[in-house]
This record gives sequence, C-alpha cells and structure tokens, in this order.
Amino acid sequence: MKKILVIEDSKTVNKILQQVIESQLNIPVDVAETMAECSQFISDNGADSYFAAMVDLNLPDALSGEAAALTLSKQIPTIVLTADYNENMRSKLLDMGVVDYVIKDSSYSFNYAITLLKRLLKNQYLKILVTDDSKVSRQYLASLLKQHLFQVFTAENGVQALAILNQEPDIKVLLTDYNMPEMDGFALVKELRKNKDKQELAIIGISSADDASLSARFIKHGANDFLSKPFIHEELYCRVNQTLEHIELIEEIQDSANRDFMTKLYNRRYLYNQGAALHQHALQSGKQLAVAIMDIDHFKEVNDTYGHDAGDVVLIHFANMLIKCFPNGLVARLGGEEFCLLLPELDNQHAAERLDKFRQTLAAMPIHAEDQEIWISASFGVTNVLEEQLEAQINRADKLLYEAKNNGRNQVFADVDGQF
Ligand SMILES: Nc1nc2c(ncn2[C@@H]2O[C@H](COP(=O)(O)OP(=O)(O)OP(=O)(O)O)[C@@H](O)[C@H]2O)c(=O)[nH]1
Repeated sequence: MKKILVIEDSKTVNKILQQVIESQLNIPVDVAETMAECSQFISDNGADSYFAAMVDLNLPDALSGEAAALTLSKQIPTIVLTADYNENMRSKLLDMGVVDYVIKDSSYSFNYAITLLKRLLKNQYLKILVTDDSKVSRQYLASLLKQHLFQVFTAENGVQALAILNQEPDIKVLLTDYNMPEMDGFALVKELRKNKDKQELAIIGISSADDASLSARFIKHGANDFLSKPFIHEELYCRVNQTLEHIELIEEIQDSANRDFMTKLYNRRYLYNQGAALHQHALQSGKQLAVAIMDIDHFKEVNDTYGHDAGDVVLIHFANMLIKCFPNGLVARLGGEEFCLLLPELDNQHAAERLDKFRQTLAAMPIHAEDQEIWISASFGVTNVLEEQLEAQINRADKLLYEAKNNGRNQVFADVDGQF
C-alpha cells in the first residue's frame, strides 16, 4: 500500500497529521523533520511508494520551499503546508504544480488537508473528458486535472467527445468549450442529456467568449456548472470538486435510502426495483434466475434468551455471511429475520447446493455476542421458475421456505421438480 510522506519540523503538527491520516484514511505515514530526511526516505523507499506528500514550506535545512520542489520533481503529488500566506507565494506555489496549499492557522486547516487527501484518493478512479478545439487550452486543462490525479481524456469537438463517451461510459465529468467546429458545446450538452442525467455525467461549460449570457445558456441546456476563461487554477479545482462532492452526496443519500440501516444490506424497496430489472433480463434472454428466501430459525428465542442487542448482532452476522458467500448475488433484508437472495444465471440445483453449504457453515459455528456463544440455524426456499413477475417468484420461494420450516427447519427446499 502506498504511503503518505509528511515533511514538517513541528513535532506537534506532524504528530497530529500522522494520527489523523492513519486513523481517518487508514494509510501509513512516514514523517521527515528535515529535507535531508525526506531525501533519505525517497531514496530508501522509492518515490513510487508515496501516494502524496504534505510538505512544510520552511524547514531548518530548506527555507524556501526546496522540499516541495524535491517531491514535485519526483512526481509525488504535493500539498504544501505554510504558516503564512501572500498572493505572490500563492501563485508561485500553484505554478510549481502543487496540488494545493494549506495555511496552518487553525485546527480546521488539518480537516482541510485531510479532505484534500480524500479527494485525491477518489480522483485516481475518476475519469474526466476535456473537450476544446484549442490544443493549448486542452493540454493546459488536462495537465491541471492530472495534477489532481484524475484520469483525463481529451477531444477536439463535440463529435469526438460523443465517440469517447461511447467508449468510456464511466466518464464522470465533461469539461466542454462552447465554440467548436462540427458540434459546439450547446449541441453536445443537448445530445448528451437525452440519456445521461446530471448525476451520471456532470458537465461544466467553459468559454472565453465575452457573452455574459453563455453561462446561463449552458446551464439551461443541461450543464451542471460553468467556468469563464481566463480562470485561475483554484477556480477550476473548486468547480470540479464542488460538482463531484454534490454528486457524491446525492449518491450517498440514494444509497442510504436503498439500504437497511442495521445490516447495511439492500432493503425491500431496492430489491423489488433492481430485482425487477434482473428478472426482466432473465425473461428476455432466456437465462436462469434463482430466487431464495431465508429465515433464521426460532429467532424469537434468540431475542428472549440473549436479549434484543444480541439478536441484532446475530442479524448483522447473518447479513455479513450472506454478502461474503454470495458476492455476485443481490442480497436484501426483507424485514425482521427474513432475507432474500437473487442469483442470476444459476440453475436451481447449483443454487440449492450453494445455499445448503451456507446453511451448514452457519449452523457449524457459534456467533459471539454479549459475551455469549449463540448457535443458530436457518431455513431456505429457492426457485428458478421464472414467473411473469418477480413478486410471484418471490412468493413461490416463500412457500418453499414455509415447507422447509414445517419439515423441521435448518434445511433448503428447492423446486427442481421437487428433487433436491
Ligand atoms: N433483535 C432483533 N429482533 C428482531 C428484529 N426484527 C424482528 N425481530 C424479532 O424477530 C422475531 C421473529 O419471530 P417469529 O416471527 O416468531 O419467528 P421465529 O421465532 O424466528 O420462528 P420461526 O421463523 O418459525 O423459526 C420476533 O421476536 C421479532 O421481535 C430486529 O431488527 N432485531
């Protein structure tokens, strides 16, 4: 795992940074108090072993930012820590290619530094497309975005941009100029908004034209935001980061609305929405879809014997085991101690065998809760008879579960011609 290199002569500051980075980001930290130590770390471990560096601008043996110049020369993304701020220093640092600078004037500064690192960690997996007919602007934008570790693609006009977006459908942000040959920025946004909403693809319009109405027109065509040329580095980063944070926040809200708060499994609503798509796909493609319903046996007794909190631990344990054993399945908590599992492209014989293995593993080891050992078992019903609607198939699996319960519990009932 790559590390963070902190170069800071104040023991208090480097201790705080190390502790916060390791606890919040779970990333190991090397601390150097001088430029000489920093050099040593890099030559001992290799620049490649560092994900980023946080560098104090004034060190005892490097009074004017030489340590930051060193880490930048080794291609280590660098965040500068400084005690004071002036305009001259700001533009000098940004021209050097630092990711950003943090002014050490309050405890909030450390939060800001950690937020920056979190952003960089996410950016390395995010794809951005820059569309501009001017080669200079395109390359300039691309190089600024690469400093923040984005995966950057470039296009010369709207037509090329559409082709790239077709090949790379997970591009998350498009930065587009307005005036371009073949297809301008408005036409591009209009075309894209036919099937990609603001969540799926964020669009930031850019133009140097002196028309003040461009920003509003870009947004009315469906852009998320707008940037006027010329802009300073920080404005670009702020706009891109703010747009991404907005999208990520909505994704978080959507995700929590789709999940059961306690087990973190998907909830009934998500299962019916997402499962319906899997079910339709199976119907149309003639592929298999196994649907299982499962229920912990005598769960009321677990609550009555060990308490409700221990019951919660059992439910979480059961959910985690399901996720671990069926990583490719859609797992949901239907409510109480009842769960549902959808296994695409699996015939019922195999689905039943895998569930039976899960059943045996579950029954073979105790769960530790409230200083006690709790032994549980569960019953299962599973069917791959594709009914017209998913709900009907779930009901069918539920009936098989009912039979498993009536037959003595701790067993799997499948409907492969009743042969399992
Ligand atoms: N701890 C805990 N208990 C819950 C939760 N949701 C439901 N329950 C309990 O789950 C128990 C379900 O009991 P029953 O429906 O009688 O079923 P059972 O005891 O598992 O019996 P069988 O299903 O017939 O084997 C009830 O006691 C509920 O209070 C929860 O979120 N946490």
